[in-house]
Amino acid sequence: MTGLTLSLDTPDRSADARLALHAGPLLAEFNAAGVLAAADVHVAERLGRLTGEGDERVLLAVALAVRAVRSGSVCVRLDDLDALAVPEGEDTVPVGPLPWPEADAWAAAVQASPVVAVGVDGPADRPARWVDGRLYLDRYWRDELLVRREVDARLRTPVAGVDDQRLAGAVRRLFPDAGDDRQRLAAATAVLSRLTVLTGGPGTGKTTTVARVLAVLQDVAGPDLRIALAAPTGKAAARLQEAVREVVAQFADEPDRVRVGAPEATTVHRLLGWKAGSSTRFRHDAEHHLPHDVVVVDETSMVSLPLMARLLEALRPEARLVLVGDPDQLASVEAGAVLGDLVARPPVAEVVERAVAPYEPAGLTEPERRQLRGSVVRLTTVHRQERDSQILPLAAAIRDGDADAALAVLRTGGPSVQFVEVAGDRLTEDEMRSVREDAEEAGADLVMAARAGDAARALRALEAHRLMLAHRRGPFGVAHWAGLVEQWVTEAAGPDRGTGTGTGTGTDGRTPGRGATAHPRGPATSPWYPGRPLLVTANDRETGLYNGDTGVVVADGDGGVVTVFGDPREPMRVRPHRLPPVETVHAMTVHRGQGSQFGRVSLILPAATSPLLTRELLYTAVTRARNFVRVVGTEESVRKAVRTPVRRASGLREPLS
Ligand SMILES: Nc1ncnc2c1ncn2[C@@H]1O[C@H](COP(=O)(O)OP(=O)(O)OP(=O)(O)O)[C@@H](O)[C@H]1O
Repeated sequence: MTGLTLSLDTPDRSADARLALHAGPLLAEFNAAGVLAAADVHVAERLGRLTGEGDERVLLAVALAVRAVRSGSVCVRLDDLDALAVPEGEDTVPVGPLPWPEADAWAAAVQASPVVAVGVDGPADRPARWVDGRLYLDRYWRDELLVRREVDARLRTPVAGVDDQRLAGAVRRLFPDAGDDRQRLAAATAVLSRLTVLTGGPGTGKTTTVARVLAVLQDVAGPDLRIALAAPTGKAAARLQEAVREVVAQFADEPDRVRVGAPEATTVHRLLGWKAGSSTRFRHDAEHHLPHDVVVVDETSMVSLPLMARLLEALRPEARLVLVGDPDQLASVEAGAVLGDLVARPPVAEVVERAVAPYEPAGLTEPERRQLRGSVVRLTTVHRQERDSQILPLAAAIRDGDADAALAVLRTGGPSVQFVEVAGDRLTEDEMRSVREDAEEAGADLVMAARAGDAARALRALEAHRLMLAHRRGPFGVAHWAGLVEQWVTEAAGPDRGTGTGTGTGTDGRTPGRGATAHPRGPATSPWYPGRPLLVTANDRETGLYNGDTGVVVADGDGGVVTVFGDPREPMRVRPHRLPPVETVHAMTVHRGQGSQFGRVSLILPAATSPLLTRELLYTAVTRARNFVRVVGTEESVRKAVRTPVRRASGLREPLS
C-alpha cells in the first residue's frame, strides 16, 4: 500500500502517456488511448496482485478510481462513460472507441472482487469500496464518510444556551444597515450553528462579515473565546489577516474593537500542526483536539477532501466552524470539491433554519431556504465601490454559464476589461503586444526596485501584473510564456550596472539549479539576480514559507542579495541558501493564482479542445484581477470555457442509501 499512498500524495495532474509495458491487453488499450496513465495501471495491477484479483475488468475499474483521484474526483461512477472516456491532463490524445466492459457484468464483477468492499458496512481492510454505484479508493471513502458524519452531526445539534436578546443586540450593532440583511443572517448562523458555510462572489462582503462575526461572537459567547483564522495557503492567510484587521479598526464601538483585537491568521496546515515527514497526519487529530472554540477558514474552495477530514476530526465537537469561500472558483488541486458539495447537498435537518428564522431576510429564494438548512448563507450584494468596473459583470456572466453575455462584456471592453481576440492557435507579435507591454512595464519596475534594494516597492510591483495560463507545458503553457516574459523583461530593464547581480552563493543543495533551469534565457550568471520573481513550491517550517508564496530577489545594499516575501509593509527577508525549492514566476497557472489578487491580469486561453478549459478556470482567473483583466484567445475558447463546468465525482452531495 505504500506505493499507492506515495503516488496519491504527490498528485501529478498530467496524463502520463508512457505505456505501462506489462499491462494486460484491456488496461494497455486504455493506457494507449490516454485515458489511463501508466501510474494508474501500475497501482491497479499491484493491488490485484496483493489481493489475488486477476479480472482485468476489475483492475480497469480500480485504475479508473486511481485516475479519478489524480484528476480531482473522490470516486468514479462506472456508468458515466461520458466522463470516463475523456483523456485528462495537458496532453490530450483523441479517444477512439474503447472496449468498455458490459455495464451490468462489470458492476457485478467489481462488487464480487476481493479488492473491493461493498457498502458502508463492508470489510474495512480492502483497498477499494463500492457504495451506491460509486467506486472509491478506500482511503478517500473514509475521508468522505468522516466529513459527511461530522457535518451532519454539527447541523443536527446547534449551539445551545445563546442569549437571544444579547445576540440580537450585537447583530444590530455590528450590521446596522438595511442592506446588511444577509450578513446579519450569516452572523446569526455563525453564532447559533456549529457549522456555517458563508459563500459569495468577489466583493460581496465575506471578509467584512467574518470580522464583524468575530465581534458578535466575542460579545455573545464570552470574551475568552479562542478563535482561529486560517486559509489553505500562506498568501490567503496573510490577506485574511490584513483584511480582518482593517475591518476591525473601523468598528464604530470601542468595546468591539478591543474584544476582537488584532487576530492572526495562519494556514490550515500550521493550525493542525505539522508532523515531520508527513503531509497527511497532524499533531491535532481525533485524539488531540484543537483547543479553539471557533475556527474560521477562508478560501475554502481550495481545501481538499482529505484536509477537510483532518480539520473536522481535529475540532472539538462543541467548537464552531465557519467555512468561507466562493464555490464557483476552481476546486482544490487535490481530490474533492468540498465547498461546492456542501452548498449543493440536500438538507439533513431543519434545526438551524428554525434557530435563525428571526434573521431570515425577505426575498430568500426556495433553494436558498433549503441551503440554509445546511447552514449555507450566500451573500449576493456586491459592496465594492468600483461600480464602473466590468470585471464583476464579466465574472457573473461566466458563473451563470452565459457565453453570449460574457463575450458581450469582453467585446465592449473599457478600462477594466480587454479581449484580445486571436485568429488562430499561434499568437502573432501583434496579438501579443498588449501582454508584452504590461509584462515589460511591471517587470522593469520590479527589476529597478529590486536593484535599488527597495523591498516594499519590489513586492508591490510583483502584484501589479500577472500572466496566467491553464497549462504548464506546450505553446499555451507557463514554461513557454515564462521564458518569453523573462526575455522581454530582461530587454526592457537593461543590464544591471548598479548593484551586484547576486553573489552566486545560496545553492546549498536545497534549491540547486531549480531556479537556474526555470529561466534558461535569464541573466544567467547567478540564479539570484535582483528582480527575479520567485514562487515557493514546497511548504517549509523553518522559514515559514508555504507552497504558493511569492517573493523576489533584491539587492541587500552590501553587494549581495536577499529574497523578500509577504506584506510589502513588513517584508520578510530570507537568504537564498535558506529557501525551500523555488521557481521563477513570470507566469503562473490559474490554479496557482487562487487565493491571490493582482492589479492587472492577462489570461491566455488554450485552444478550445483543451480539457483544462473550464468555467471555473475562467471565473477564477477573471476574479484574480483587481483593476483590469485581459483575456487572450478565440471566441470558441471563451464559449467552451463558459459552457464547461468542472465535473468532480463525489458522494457528498447524495444521501446514503
Ligand atoms: N454591509 C456592507 N455595507 C457596505 N459596504 C460593505 C458591506 N460589506 C462589505 N462592504 C465593503 O465591500 C467591499 C468588499 O468587502 P469584502 O472585502 O469583505 O468582500 P469579500 O467578499 O471578502 O471580497 P473578496 O472575496 O474579493 O476578498 C469592502 O470595501 C467592504 O468595506
